[in-house]
Amino acid sequence: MNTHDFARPEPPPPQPTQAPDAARAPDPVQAPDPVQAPGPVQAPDLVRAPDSPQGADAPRPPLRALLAHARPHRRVLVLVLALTLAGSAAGLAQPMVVESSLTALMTGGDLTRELLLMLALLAVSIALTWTQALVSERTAEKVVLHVRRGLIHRLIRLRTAELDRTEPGGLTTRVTSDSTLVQHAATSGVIQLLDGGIHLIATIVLMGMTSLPLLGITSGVLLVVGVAMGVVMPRIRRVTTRAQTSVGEIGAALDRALGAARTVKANGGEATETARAVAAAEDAYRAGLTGARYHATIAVLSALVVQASFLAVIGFGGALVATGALDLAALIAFLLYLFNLGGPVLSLVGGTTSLQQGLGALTRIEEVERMEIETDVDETPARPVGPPPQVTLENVTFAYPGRATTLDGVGLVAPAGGVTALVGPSGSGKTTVFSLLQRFYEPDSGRVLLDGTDIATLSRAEVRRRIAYVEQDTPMLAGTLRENLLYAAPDAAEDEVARVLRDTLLDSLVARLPEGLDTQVGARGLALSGGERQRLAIARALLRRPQVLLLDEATAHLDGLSETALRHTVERAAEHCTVLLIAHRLSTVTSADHMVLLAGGRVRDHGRHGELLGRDELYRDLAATQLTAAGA
Ligand SMILES: Nc1ncnc2c1ncn2[C@@H]1O[C@H](COP(=O)(O)OP(=O)(O)OP(=O)(O)O)[C@@H](O)[C@H]1O
Repeated sequence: MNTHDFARPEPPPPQPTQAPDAARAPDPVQAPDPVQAPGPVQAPDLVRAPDSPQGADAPRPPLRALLAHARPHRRVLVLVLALTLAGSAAGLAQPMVVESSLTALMTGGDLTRELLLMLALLAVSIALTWTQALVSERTAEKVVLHVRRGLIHRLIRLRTAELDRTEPGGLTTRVTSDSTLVQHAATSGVIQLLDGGIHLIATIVLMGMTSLPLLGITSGVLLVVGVAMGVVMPRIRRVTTRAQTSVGEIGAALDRALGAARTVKANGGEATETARAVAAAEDAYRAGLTGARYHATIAVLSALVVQASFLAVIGFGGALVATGALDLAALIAFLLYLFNLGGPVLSLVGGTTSLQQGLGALTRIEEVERMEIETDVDETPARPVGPPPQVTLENVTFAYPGRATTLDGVGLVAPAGGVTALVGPSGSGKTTVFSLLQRFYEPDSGRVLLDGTDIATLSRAEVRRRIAYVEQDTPMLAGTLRENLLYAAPDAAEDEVARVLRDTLLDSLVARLPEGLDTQVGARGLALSGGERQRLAIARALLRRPQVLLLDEATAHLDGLSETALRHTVERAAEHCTVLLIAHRLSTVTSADHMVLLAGGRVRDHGRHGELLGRDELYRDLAATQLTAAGA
């Protein structure tokens, strides 16, 4: 069974109907409010690509893109930086106090003031560090929430063509794990870099003020660490991107195996599927190991050079003290500065590492930003009024991206309020006609009209409000039967629901269930048969009271009796709406008002069943196999 997590979005606030793509401006960009309640979201950095093929943005430099994620939080980040620097300053002041304490000790002075000052500095340093950590973590959580909201918003609105060419597993890891890496880079990474940089400069200045010759010795430390970072950091970024891509591949492999679990089991495909997912996991492991090697190298190098310079300063400084060129208090203060140097160096290393990882993850997130989305689906159009429209395809040509022409100059008319059947061999383009009617894709040329209105001039929300669609394979959303039924018509009255349940022959099923419509269906609930799912989908579509009803092989799973009953339901529906239906079994459509025979992406013939039977050889062949097979 094909199920998806049920999560009905909060109905978004009504928005003005938008003009068609060509004339439509990109989505308004809202000021981010990372703590606002969940709802329709327009993330500033993630709603950039306008809804037009030409509008897809060129990639932004990753650092700029990363800073764009930090920008909405700049005030808090400045506060965090100020707290961090104040904490660092309190730390840096300690050697000065030590120096003056030692001087006082050697000259027999009173130490009370120095001791109190040291205690105060320690307390201030602890308080500042604690506050800084808390505020910075909170900001980090806001950044990740903001990135995730933006990504979720986009992923759910991706155009069908984008979904066709992307693995869902690879998309979801961008929301789950890539966003966390960006979070660290945009907050703690940036703070660590700034703090480390400023702290380092301040320490160097203070060291220089204490002893220039000793500073000369120490500068070797900085040079070695700087060169090592310059070499290793770009590699860390590359392995992070590789690791994250592999994590996406694990998701994609599991999606594939679990999405078709029965096929896998029935065909003994467990070993193959396990090998696919494990291969991706092993690749992530290898990338992780390479990254760990780089991290370890940097950490060891930093520690080593700090220690080496410590020894050099003690040796050289001791000689200076022995010759009287430097007093002991200054040497001890210098050593404390040197000891302190480890902090900023580690901050710089940590900040740069997290920045590189964030940039790697951001490259993947930015790919989603460049994908095209449907920007006109968030309005809630009013229930369509008026008589059912005539549906017309005017010389429509269409090819799926990168594929040969699927529909070639198709022209057809589905009379208002009637039942029009699309028939033809498999692959002739019937479902594609429905996809164009739903605006899942746009025709390459030609027009699709509802009465005289080109649907390209209506928003997708409007088109889909007027045209209901029962898919060939009708997935269920994990949730209750009621949620599935009322998915698109939450306000439907109880008597209307009861009537539709009767019409679609679901009433006896619901009556048998102890919890009735509140029975859970889907992954953790009741499993419905193929026929029941189709009837549920038809009931859902009818409750929407559409002007046009598209049924794609909606009766394929039904037994003879249910099929006859449902045929009557469709005929009754046709009193209120124009029905287009695709059926492989001609027995379900021989009574249709109008039939269109598609072959090889072209309209081969059209007319009533009897007319086509009389004059079209292909139709006769279809009838010979399908009517006989159906026992008609
Ligand atoms: N998303 C897609 N991307 C690329 N090609 C597609 C896609 N969907 C369908 N096609 C191709 O377009 C052609 C027409 O497919 P379509 O599903 O419209 O045919 P159909 O007449 O509905 O077939 P059937 O009766 O078997 O359902 C087929 O060759 C199919 O492989």
